[in-house]
Amino acid sequence: MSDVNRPDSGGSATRVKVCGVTRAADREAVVTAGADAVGVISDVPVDTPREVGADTAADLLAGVPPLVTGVLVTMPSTVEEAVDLVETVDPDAVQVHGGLSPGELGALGHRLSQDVIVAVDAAADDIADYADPADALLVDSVDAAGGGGTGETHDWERTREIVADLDVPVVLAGGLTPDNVAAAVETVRPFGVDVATGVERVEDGDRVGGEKDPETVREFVAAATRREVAA
Ligand SMILES: O=C(O)c1ccccc1NCC(=O)[C@H](O)[C@H](O)COP(=O)(O)O
Repeated sequence: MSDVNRPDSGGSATRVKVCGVTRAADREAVVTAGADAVGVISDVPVDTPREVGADTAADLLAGVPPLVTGVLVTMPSTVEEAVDLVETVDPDAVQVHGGLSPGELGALGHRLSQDVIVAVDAAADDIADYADPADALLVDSVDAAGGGGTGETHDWERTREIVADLDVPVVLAGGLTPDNVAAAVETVRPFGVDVATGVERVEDGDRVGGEKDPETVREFVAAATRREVAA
C-alpha cells in the first residue's frame, strides 16, 4: 500500500490544482488562494471554453510564480506533437489526456525534463497500467472523446480502492466543488485534487465557461486543505 496517497496519515495537506485558467487575472486569483498548481489547456481536439492557443498558454504559465507548478494540459495524438507543444509552452509539468498508450507515455517521459501527469478514466479497468509511465495519475470523469472538464463526479469508493494500491501520486478530479471536495478527500485520500468547472463564475444562474470566480476558488482551496478562508 502506498503512503503518498494518504495525506491524513502523514499530516501533509492535500495539494490543489486549479485547471482551465484562460486569463492572467484568474491565474493571480488561483495563486492568491493558495493553490499548488495552475493548469492551462492548449491543443485539445474537443470544444471547450477553457482552451487557449499555445502562445497564450506560454504567457500564462510564464507568470506562475516560483513554488507554484504551472501545468500544460493537452491531448496529443503523438509523442512528437506533445514534445513540440511542450517546447513552445515551457511548462513546469505536462498533463496528458486522450489516447496515448502506456508505451507512448513512457517514451514521452524520456523526451521531457518535465513531470508527466497522466489523466485516466475513473471508470476504466486498466488504470494501473498507466502508473508506471506516469509521475502522477489524474483520475478523472472523462467525456466520450477522452477530455475532462465534465463537471461530473464518479464512484469515489472505487477510486479509493484503486488509489490505495498505487505508489504513484494520484490527483482526484471530476465534478469537485467547494461543497463536496472535503468529502472527496476524506473518501479517496488522494495526493491532490483538481478542479475546473466547479470554480467558474456564475452569471444569472449560468456558469461562464473559462472564467474563474476568485471567491469560489478561495473556498475550494480552503475546503480541500481544511484551511480557514481569510476574511
Ligand atoms: O476542462 C476541459 O475543458 C478539458 C478539456 C480537455 C481535456 C482536459 C480538460 N480539463 C482537464 C482538467 O484537469 C480538469 O480540471 C478536470 O478534467 C476536472 O474538470 P471538472 O470536472 O470540470 O472539475
